[in-house]
Amino acid sequence: MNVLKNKVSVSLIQLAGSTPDKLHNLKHAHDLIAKCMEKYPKTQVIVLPECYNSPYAVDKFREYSEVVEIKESSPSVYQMSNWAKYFKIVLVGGSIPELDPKSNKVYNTCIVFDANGKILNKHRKAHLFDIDIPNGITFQESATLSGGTQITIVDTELPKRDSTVGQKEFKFGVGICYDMRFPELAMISSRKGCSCMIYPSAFNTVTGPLHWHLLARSRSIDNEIYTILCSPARSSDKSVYQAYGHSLVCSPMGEILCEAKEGEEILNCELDPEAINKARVSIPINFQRRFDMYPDVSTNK
Ligand SMILES: O=C(O)CCC(=O)C(=O)O
Repeated sequence: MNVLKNKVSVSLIQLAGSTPDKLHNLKHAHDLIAKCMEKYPKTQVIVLPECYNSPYAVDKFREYSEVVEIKESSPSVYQMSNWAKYFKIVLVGGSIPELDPKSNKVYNTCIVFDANGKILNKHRKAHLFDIDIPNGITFQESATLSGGTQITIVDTELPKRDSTVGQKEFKFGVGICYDMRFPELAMISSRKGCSCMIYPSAFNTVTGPLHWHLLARSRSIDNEIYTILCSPARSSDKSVYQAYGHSLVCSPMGEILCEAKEGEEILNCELDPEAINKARVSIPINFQRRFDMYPDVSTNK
């Protein structure tokens, strides 16, 4: 089922790597959103990178964490809500460390706002980035983070821009970075009518060159949907986490439609329902599945 009926103008902001100063990171994100809206005023959806308000380091997540509520005591959440309202955009707010006040657990969470600044949904990174590649990279998010337990689908109205750019519904799935390695999230979301998967991410310079493009293209062609990956820019400070960069949008046929380099950059791309229809008519995998041979993961619970 393709619920995309209109073209959607999406911008990705490949922000410079976050500094230890949270308020500086927020101001920088705001300034780049303002720049993006000046350059691409038809933008309806803006995507930010993973952990854009805090250093990407396991021993920092709790210190930078916020409760998800639109209050000044949660400055990132409060400001994101204001940006969405002020610029009249659907904001896929990258991710920030979230503190759950009931359990005292910390999550890596993407909050999505509508164009009135209201929280539509939030995704807690479900698959934590625990890897150990000898002479490559070791990272253990689970040392300080807990994994989410929900598949996240956002179904929202888009802000109106003009008569040619869509103003109707946009249904998409959200994952965070390592989540993209698990095809089930995208498969389930697309079978539930999502036309796009959006992954705020921060791959590294070891697995990025090997897997980043392949994973985006795989999620797209598995499901004949758009896939969006938004990364921080590479840092010139070698002592901090080196993000891969290369934010991109991949088409339902698996073509990379636009891609950033390594530095700070703003991308804009139009998602077109016709591209989904064409892919699905040309290669009708959605009608050729063999649920007599294997289960349909989208109906499992
Ligand atoms: O899967 C990878 O190779 C990188 C994942 C990652 O950097 C993350 O989940 O933050």
